[in-house]
Amino acid sequence: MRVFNVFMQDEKASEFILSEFDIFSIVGFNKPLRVIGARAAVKDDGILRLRFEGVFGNPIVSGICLRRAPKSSVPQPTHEYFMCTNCSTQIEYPSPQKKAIRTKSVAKYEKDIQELKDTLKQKTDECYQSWMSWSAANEQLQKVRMDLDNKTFQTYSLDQSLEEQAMKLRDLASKYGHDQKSWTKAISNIEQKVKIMKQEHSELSREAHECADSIPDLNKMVFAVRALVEQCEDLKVKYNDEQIKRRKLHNQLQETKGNIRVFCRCRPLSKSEVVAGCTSVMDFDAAKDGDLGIAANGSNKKSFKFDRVYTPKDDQVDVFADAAPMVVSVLDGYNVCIFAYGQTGTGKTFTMEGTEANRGVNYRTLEELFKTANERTETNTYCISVSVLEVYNEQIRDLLAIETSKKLEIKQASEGSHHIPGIVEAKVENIQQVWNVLQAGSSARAVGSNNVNEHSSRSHCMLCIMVRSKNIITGECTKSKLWLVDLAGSERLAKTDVQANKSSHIPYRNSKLTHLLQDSLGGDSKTLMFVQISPSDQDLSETLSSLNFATRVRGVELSPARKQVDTYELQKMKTMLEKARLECKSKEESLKRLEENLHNLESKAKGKDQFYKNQLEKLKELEGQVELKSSLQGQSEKHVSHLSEKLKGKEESCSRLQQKVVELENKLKETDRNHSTTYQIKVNDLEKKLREQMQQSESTSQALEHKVKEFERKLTEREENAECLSLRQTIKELENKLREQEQQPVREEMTNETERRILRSLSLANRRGSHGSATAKENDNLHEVRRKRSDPPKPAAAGISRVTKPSIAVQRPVARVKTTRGDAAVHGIKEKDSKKRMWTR
Ligand SMILES: Nc1ncnc2c1ncn2[C@@H]1O[C@H](COP(=O)(O)OP(=O)(O)OP(=O)(O)O)[C@@H](O)[C@H]1O
Repeated sequence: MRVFNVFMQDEKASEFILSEFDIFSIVGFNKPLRVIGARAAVKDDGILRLRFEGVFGNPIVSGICLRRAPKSSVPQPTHEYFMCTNCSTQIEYPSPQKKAIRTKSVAKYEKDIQELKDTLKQKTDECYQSWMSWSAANEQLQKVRMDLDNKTFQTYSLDQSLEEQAMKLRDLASKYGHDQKSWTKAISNIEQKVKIMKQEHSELSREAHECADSIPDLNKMVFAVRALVEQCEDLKVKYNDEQIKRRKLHNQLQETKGNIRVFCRCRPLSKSEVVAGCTSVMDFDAAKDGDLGIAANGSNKKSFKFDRVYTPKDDQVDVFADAAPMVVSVLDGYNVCIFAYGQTGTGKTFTMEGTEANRGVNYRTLEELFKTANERTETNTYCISVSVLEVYNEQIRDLLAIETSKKLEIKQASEGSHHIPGIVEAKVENIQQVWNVLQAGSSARAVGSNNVNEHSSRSHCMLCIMVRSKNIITGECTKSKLWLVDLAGSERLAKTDVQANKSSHIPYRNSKLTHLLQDSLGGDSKTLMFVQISPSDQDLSETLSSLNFATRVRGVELSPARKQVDTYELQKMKTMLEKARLECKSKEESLKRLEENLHNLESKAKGKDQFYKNQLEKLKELEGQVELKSSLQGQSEKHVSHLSEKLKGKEESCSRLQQKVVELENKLKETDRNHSTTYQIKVNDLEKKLREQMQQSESTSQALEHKVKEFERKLTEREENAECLSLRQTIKELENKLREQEQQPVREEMTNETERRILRSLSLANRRGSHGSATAKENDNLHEVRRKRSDPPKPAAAGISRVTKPSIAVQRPVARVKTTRGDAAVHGIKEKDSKKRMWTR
């Protein structure tokens, strides 16, 4: 219940008439309702109470308008009145005659009104029916539209899937194209490789055939090689024999040259001698022939004959070149002794040991031994060991021993050879070891002497090289010695001899030196003496002494008789020897050539064999590769054919799919076209029907309106009668009575129904008659209703346009289309509800 305060200044409430008020069915909807029956009463407490009838729902009263009641110019009734006890209103009490007339006319009016109402109700129902049918048609249309949208959506999704399929198909096609290309490329590569391999195979086959053809040649070669090997073996035997012969000849040659040979070597003038103004007394004009001249005191020139004379210009290489053949004899099993004799400072140590830059006889001898031994490795094996010792004052010192103070003695063996028990024999296998041993001996010699020069001058330094040889072919074994001796200074020897003579004389045959060299001096042994001399005039006497001694030594060994006897024979022998040497040399050369040939042939045969083997292996490998490649090619060809078949199948399915898609599209277009045309026709029909119905209803409502206007006009005419005024008075009274009777049971209300109707009619008539504005408003409302009837809602306008253009709908996103459609539908339903309500009202 809503309460409104109504203030009326200086006016009585009873003088005001409730003319109109607005009631709204739903708050905010702003659509006023027409209230047909309403009763208002102001009680003693001043509250205006309204009662509504014929209103549905929960109406809300938003405002009340009160108007002053128009003052009536109607003459006061002369009838009888009675005063209302409640509201002090005078109510006419009509006469029974009048009353009957009034009742009759009211009944007539009521009847007319009822008829009109019925007609209106009928029309309303018709309108409602038509509205309902329109709604059903609209619903159907909506449904059709939904179907269409669904179809469109399906088409769209079909389009999408079709596009996807087409894309997949395109991808597949491109992939297959790419694969096909790569496979084609790979196949062409393989074909190329196979081609090359086939070429190689044919080449190899050809080579193999050539090899196979050359096998007889190879066999021939093998036979030839075998023959050569046999020949070589034969030659080896011959070579061995020749070696023996050569050794014998060499020995004979050495012997013819003399087993003791004396080489004279003169050192250059030293700086000190040059400074001192010493002059050379040597004459080397015939030095090449072994003749040496000495100009003594510028008068008598003395001459000496030696096997070789070396001038100061001759170097170590020249000196050793003549000694080398004798050295080689050691390897043939002969004992050899090389020693240097001469005055102190004449170069004995220089000749034997030499310096690091100018290696002497010792080092070069061992170098030559190793060189020759290495040359003979095929026929002989050699074991070389070295001992270094010193003899000083008849005492033997082992220069390689750690304990140098140990006293060593010479012992004679059973076969007559002499040896020193306990002496160190260092085994040497290469020249570096030899050098190390020589250095060790040299440094040991210097140790333990206060004056090195003095000590070296007085002592004999002896290097003993022991050679054990074995002939591999004959099995012959030999053991030989080579002594390399650097004797003490000759003047010291003399002095020592003098001193020794003075004290205790040791005869030559009993001296340690003689004992040690006994094996190598005389017999089959070969001896080489270097007589070292000084060119200085100051050393002339010592030089002459040394030369005389050397001449004696040379003379002792080469007795003139033998020499003489041997002169013719010697010449003969020399010629023979030269011949033999030449033969030997040529044989050696041919042997070497043969050996080289054999070696070459062997290596060639080996190489050929290896090559043939390699070729065969390569051929096998290539054949395997060719087989593998051909199987691979077959596989790849199969794969390619399989892939091409697959591709063909895919292409066919793709074309089928594309055809299907085209068919579907056509069908869809056809269906769309049919649907749209049928829907359009339906919609047009419906619209046409609706328009007809609307026109009908409009015409009916116009007729009704016309009738209503007629009635209104009649009512207005009637209201203007005086009866109406009296009736109004009566209504007031009746209202009062009604108010009183409201408290009573319903049964009473039913009895007063006629009265109430009259009151209502009167009230309406009152309003129409007295207030033109109210009638105008009612007319407005009617006009509004008519306008609405003539302009029915067209919610499907957008939808219809979309139906006619399905392609546009397809272009739009589906969700959006749906939403728009949903909004339209909701709006349509709401509008439809409101219409329904409106029509219901
Ligand atoms: N043929 C030569 N050419 C150049 N210099 C030489 C020659 N012979 C000897 N000499 C030099 O003469 C000097 C003396 O030589 P070396 O010591 O060998 O004499 P030596 O006879 O061994 O003396 P000693 O009996 O005292 O040992 C050395 O400096 C050496 O270099």
